[in-house]
This record gives sequence, structure tokens and C-alpha cells, in this order.
Amino acid sequence: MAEAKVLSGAGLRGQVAGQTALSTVGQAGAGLTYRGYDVRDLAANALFEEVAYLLLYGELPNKAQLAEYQARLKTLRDLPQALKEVLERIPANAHPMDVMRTGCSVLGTLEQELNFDQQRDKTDRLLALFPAVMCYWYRFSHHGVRIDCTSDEDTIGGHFLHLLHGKKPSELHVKVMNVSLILYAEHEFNASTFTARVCASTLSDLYSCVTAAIGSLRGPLHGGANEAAMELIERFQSPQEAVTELLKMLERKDKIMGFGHAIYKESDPRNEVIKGWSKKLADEVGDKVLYPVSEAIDKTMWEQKKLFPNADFYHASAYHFMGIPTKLFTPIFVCSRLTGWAAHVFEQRANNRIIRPSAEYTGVEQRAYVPIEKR
Ligand SMILES: CCC(=O)SCCNC(=O)CCNC(=O)[C@H](O)C(C)(C)COP(=O)(O)OP(=O)(O)OC[C@H]1O[C@@H](n2cnc3c(N)ncnc32)[C@H](O)[C@@H]1OP(=O)(O)O
Ligand SMILES: O=C([O-])CC(=O)C(=O)O
Repeated sequence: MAEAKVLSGAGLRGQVAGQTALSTVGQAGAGLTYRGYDVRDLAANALFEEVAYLLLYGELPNKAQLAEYQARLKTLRDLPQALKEVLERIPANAHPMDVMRTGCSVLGTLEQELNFDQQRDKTDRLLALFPAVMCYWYRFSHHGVRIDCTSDEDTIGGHFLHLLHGKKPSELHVKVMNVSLILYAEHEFNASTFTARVCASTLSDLYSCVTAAIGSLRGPLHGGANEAAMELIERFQSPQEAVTELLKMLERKDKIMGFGHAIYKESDPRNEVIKGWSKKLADEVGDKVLYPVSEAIDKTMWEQKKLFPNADFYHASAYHFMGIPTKLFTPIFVCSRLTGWAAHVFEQRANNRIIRPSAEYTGVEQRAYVPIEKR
């Protein structure tokens, strides 16, 4: 059983900043639970929509509730025309996370949250349409195509792949997207979720909370690490080259993206799951480079630094094998983590006090104002 990581020092590490009933991270036993369910159990057996329902509505749905929920989400997929027009104006070289942030913010002007009773409906709408925000912009800016933002896919993962590639995805790819969305859904007081909660604590609207959280997730020390991990692994032609270059990077004290964690000490429980699916996809496409390179980096990081892959590392190769462009990796994380963010916003609102910590002052002592001509 892994010991809890000893936490101290900067970055508010180790300090309890509030309460949550949504998930546990890094506790002995299961490394990650959503409302008491082991994430590995959910990834093996559930649909992402079930997990979204669990996080947003409090319990796993029964068959009828799930069918009704999936049917409702399907009806909410299309984008308002005004949002399509905004997306068409965003250039191809924009960062897709900025597109997501803008898309969310614009929707907040078109379909405002007028009171907190609307919070679940507004979240369901975001959940249903986020894949189209990403794909409408991507396909228009990169291929000049105005896609249909609806599809007959039952799942959010399948719908995303359908919009991206313009055709029905394979069963294997729908399955992997489902697992991926479950693994990324919720993670207690990580940086982006804490951002959402700080925003919620001022009694701001849901779109502001989610827009702020997207900004936090974008950075390479957080969600952006899956893209950065892809850029790392595709640099190498062989495991041998990867090891040689990695050792040089470690010598230079470079950060290796996709490794390490603020809370987990020995492993990230999500890693073994996505690693297994990445291997299946590697076999499907006949990959002989990316997966072995990833494994070589994984092994060397443990041998050299006792650092392990976090949820982001093998997501990189898994997404790549499904033909997903690297720049869309972190936006997929948004489509999933929205559920955790929103559930935390609901929780914060239900028992709110404005989040306003204190600072330790390190500046100069109090002094008299000096008139400008005397400076
Ligand atoms: C799935 C969603 C996620 O957000 S998971 C995190 C994704 N981010 C990354 O993969 C970025 C790379 N990793 C990191 O920058 C860190 O490990 C993160 C995740 C930010 C955690 O930081 P922190 O809590 O400060 O780490 P720590 O106290 O365990 O650091 C101890 C010493 O090890 C080093 N370290 C840590 N990670 C790496 C790494 N990936 N590559 C190289 N070195 C690493 C730290 O710099 C630290 O070294 P030192 O003690 O300061 O000399
Ligand atoms: O908890 C964290 O600090 C980062 C993380 O793994 C996540 O948000 O999924």
C-alpha cells in the first residue's frame, strides 16, 4: 500500500483548503475514487455519461435514467449560430485551449446562467456541446469545412471522434475515448478545479468558473502536459535514442512532461489503465516506435529519478494512435474535467464562504512617502 506523500512548503502543498465529497486522491488503498467508486472500476465498467451523472447528480444512474440522460445530451449538441460565427473568426494558429476558453465565454453571453437553479442544465449543455466547439473550429480553420455539429453517436467520446474525422469511429476507439474521459473527469483540489472553486466562491456564474478553469488547465505543468509529452516522445526514432537524450535532459535538469505528481508518491492509478489501452492501440496500428519509446522513457525516469508517469503520459500515444492531432489533446481533457469542475462549483455554492487566504508579507518596512522632486 502506498504511503501518503509528505507534503510541505510552497504551492499550498499539504494544506487543507476546504472540504469535498466528490473524490479522494492518493489515499491508502484505491488511489482515486469518485464518490466512493474506484476509478479503475469505473473505467473498466462504466460509460463516461454514467460517471458524469454520478458527479453532477450524486449517484450512479439506473438504466432508465442513463438512457434519458444520454438522449437529453444528444439533443443539446448543436452550437448557436452566433458561436459558430465567432469560431470561424479564430485563426488556425490559435491554441485550441484558447478556442475552448473563448467558446465557453461566448456561450456565457448567449445562454446566460441567470440563477443557480439553472446550474445543472447549463452544465449538461456545456458537456454536450464542448466537442463541437473544438471540432467546428478545427475543421473550419484547418480544412475549410463547416461541419454538422450533431451526430447519431450515443456517447460523447464517439461523438467527438465522429465530428473530428467526419465518419463513424471504430468500437475500439469509442471504448478508449470513454475510458479516457472517465480517467480525466475529477481530481479533487487540482489547480484548475481550485481555480473554478475560487471563482465560484465570489458567487460568480458557471461560465466564468469554467472559463477560468480552462485557463488553468492549459499550462504544461497541468493538463497541457499531454501535448508536451507527445512532443517529447515523437522526437525519438528508437528506445535507445530516447534513453540517451533523456539522460542528457535530466543532466540539464529539464522537466520531463507527463512525469511526477503533486499528491501521488509512487504511481498515478490512472496510468496503468491508459497505458494498457495505449498498448492495444499500438498493436492495432502496428506501431514499433512510439510505444517502445514511451516505455523506455518510463523505465529510465523511474531508474534515474524515481518519477512515474502521471495520467497524461500514455494519453499522448493513445490519442495519437487514434489520429487525434496533438493540439487537441488538452481540449479533450476539458470535455471531461468539466464534470469535476461543475460538481465542485455546485459544492462550493452549497456551502460557500469567499476563498481569500492570507499572504506573508516579504516587502520593505513601512516608510514615508517621498515627494517626486526628491526621488
Ligand atoms: C493529469 C493531469 C495533471 O495535471 S498531472 C501533472 C501534469 N504535469 C506534468 O507532467 C509536468 C511535469 N511534472 C511536474 O512539473 C511536477 O511533477 C508536478 C506535476 C508539477 C508536481 O510538482 P511538485 O509537487 O512540485 O513535484 P515534487 O515536489 O514531487 O518534485 C520533487 C522534485 O522532483 C522534480 N521533478 C518533479 N517532476 C519532475 C519531472 N517531471 N521532471 C523532472 N523533474 C521533476 C522537481 O523539480 C523536484 O526537484 P527539486 O527537489 O526541486 O530538485
Ligand atoms: O491533481 C493534480 O494536481 C493534477 C491531476 O492529476 C489532475 O488534475 O488530474
